[in-house]
Amino acid sequence: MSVNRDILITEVALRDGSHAINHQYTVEQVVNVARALDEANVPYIEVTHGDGLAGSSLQYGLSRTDEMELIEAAVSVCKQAKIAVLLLPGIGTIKHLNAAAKLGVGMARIGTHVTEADVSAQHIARSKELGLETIGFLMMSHMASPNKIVEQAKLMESYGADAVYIFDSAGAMLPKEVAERIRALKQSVGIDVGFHGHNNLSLAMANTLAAIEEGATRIDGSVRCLGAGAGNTQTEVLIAVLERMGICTGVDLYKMMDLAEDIVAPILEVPQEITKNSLVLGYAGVYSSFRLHAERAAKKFGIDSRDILIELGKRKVVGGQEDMIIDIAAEISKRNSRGGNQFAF
Ligand SMILES: C[C@H](O)CC(=O)C(=O)O
Ligand SMILES: [Mn+2]
Repeated sequence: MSVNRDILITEVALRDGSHAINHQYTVEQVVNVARALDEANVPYIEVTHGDGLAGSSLQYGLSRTDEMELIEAAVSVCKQAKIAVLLLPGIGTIKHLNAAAKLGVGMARIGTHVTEADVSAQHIARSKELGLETIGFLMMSHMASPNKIVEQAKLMESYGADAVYIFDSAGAMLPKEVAERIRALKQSVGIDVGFHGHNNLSLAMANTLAAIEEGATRIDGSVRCLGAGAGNTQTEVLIAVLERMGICTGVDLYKMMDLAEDIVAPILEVPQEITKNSLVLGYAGVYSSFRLHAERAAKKFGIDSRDILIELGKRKVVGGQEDMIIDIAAEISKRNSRGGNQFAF
């Protein structure tokens, strides 16, 4: 049955949410969430380690369950939804993409830092060869101008991507900044444009609406805000808001609400909210998945996690540089013990 959708929603709780629960998803949890999302008619469900295929490592956090098992389980319970996998070239490889395709995924999302799209050429091309719907996305998009983003998106388009997204990975962007970037993309590329937000400054919904107003037609959300930092644009809320605006997603609002309340909320040890650390992520422009790493480092060194995050922001540390968190924590601890200046908030 074909469904009319003005906006294509990708649900990311089973991937971005992995950061929020230390990559501890079980097969049972993934099956329950994926089945309910499929029944609610969500078209795309992303499943992998938070840092994408092969992310399970000491650097990024070890997964409790092999992600291939999680992907296979999700594929097995979905009747209409496509399972999407995320791949960051350098972490995941073509070999992992091939393996995921064998399991029956329908979409690959290939992401790079916002200025490094050129590393995605082979992965995007291979994904297309495998017959997968292929998305290119640019992470930490607040760090680049609209012109730079256009240049990078055009590269992804030239490699064969079906759509390009900007990712506000730090939840640092303001609606005006999102609008400028999406507008520039819409004027310059011939493929779909999408947006992925984080709610660290409580702006995920406003930013998403700004993106849609400028012509974005693919939007990421996480049910119950189960994503890194303060989570993403809350999917069930977005469905309701878009319905009020007369914009059709084809997703069943009641089923999403029930899923959020009955299946996803119990997965969370504490409800997702804007804590002081997630607020600082957005304020300082730090990658959302750094929150738990910084909290652990602060505890280990007996320092304030906000000082670590502010310093990470000042040094413009990006995804893949998680080891800097410990280095900075050690520096702050040494400085504090010498009675030196604290990093100012
Ligand atoms: C690997 C990252 O967690 C991708 C993402 O969701 C983001 O940059 O935001
Ligand atoms: Mn994210």
